[in-house]
Amino acid sequence: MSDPVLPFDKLVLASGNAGKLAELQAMLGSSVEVLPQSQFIKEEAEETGSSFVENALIKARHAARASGLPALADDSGLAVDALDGAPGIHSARYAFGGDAANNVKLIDELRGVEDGKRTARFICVLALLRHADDPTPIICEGVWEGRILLEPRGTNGFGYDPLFWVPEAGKASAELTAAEKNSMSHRARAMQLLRERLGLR
Ligand SMILES: O=P(O)(O)OP(=O)(O)OP(=O)(O)OC[C@H]1O[C@@H](n2cnc3c(O)ncnc32)[C@H](O)[C@@H]1O
Ligand SMILES: [Mg+2]
Repeated sequence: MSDPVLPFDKLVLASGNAGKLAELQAMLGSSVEVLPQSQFIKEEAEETGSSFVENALIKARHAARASGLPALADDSGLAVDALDGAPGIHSARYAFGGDAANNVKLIDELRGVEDGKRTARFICVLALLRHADDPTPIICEGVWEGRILLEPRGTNGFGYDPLFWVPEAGKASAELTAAEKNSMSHRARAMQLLRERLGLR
C-alpha cells in the first residue's frame, strides 16, 4: 500500500538523544522527511514540566518555534513500582551522570527487593505540533511492562535497556535487536497510535 498523504512532508524531531532519534526515525520510515533539531537549535529546551505530556509539549514547541516546521517530541522514562514511580520524568537525570551512572543507581536503590516486587514500566509520550502555536497538539502515549534485573544484560539500545526485563520476549531490552524493540516498545506503541491518528498505516 502506498503511504497516505500527511498534512506536511517534513518534520523536526525534537530530541537530543541519539538512541531515541534512531528508533523514531526507523519507525517513521520514509513517510515524511525527518530533520534533526540540531539543525535549528543551539540550546535544548528546559524540561520544567511535572508530567511527560508537559515536557513533550515544551520540547516540541521549542523545536517548532526554532525551525518554523512541524515538530515531534518524545518524553519518556522508567517508572519503578518499588520506588513509587521513580525515576519517572527524571529518568534522564536520575544520577546526574548519564546512562551508566543511572543504571548503577537503579541497581543500588533496588538492592534487596525481591523478584516479584521489581515490576516497572517504560512510558513514552509523543507530542506532535503542526506549528509552534498549534492549539490542538496530537498526544500519544505508549507503555511497556517489565521488571528490573539485578544486573545489566545485553548491549543494544540505550538508557535503562540493560536493566529492563521484557517478559514477552524472555530477554532484557538491551538483548533485543533494534527491529524487535521497535515492534514492542513503549515508543513503538505510542508511534502506532500516532500513525493511526495521522491516517498512516
Ligand atoms: O529530551 P530528549 O532530548 O529527547 O532526550 P533525553 O534523553 O533527555 O530524553 P527524556 O528527557 O525523555 O528522558 C528519557 C530518559 O528515559 C530513559 N529511556 C526512555 N526511553 C528509553 C528506552 O527506550 N530505553 C531505555 N531507556 C529509556 C533514558 O534514560 C532517557 O534518557
Ligand atoms: Mg530530556
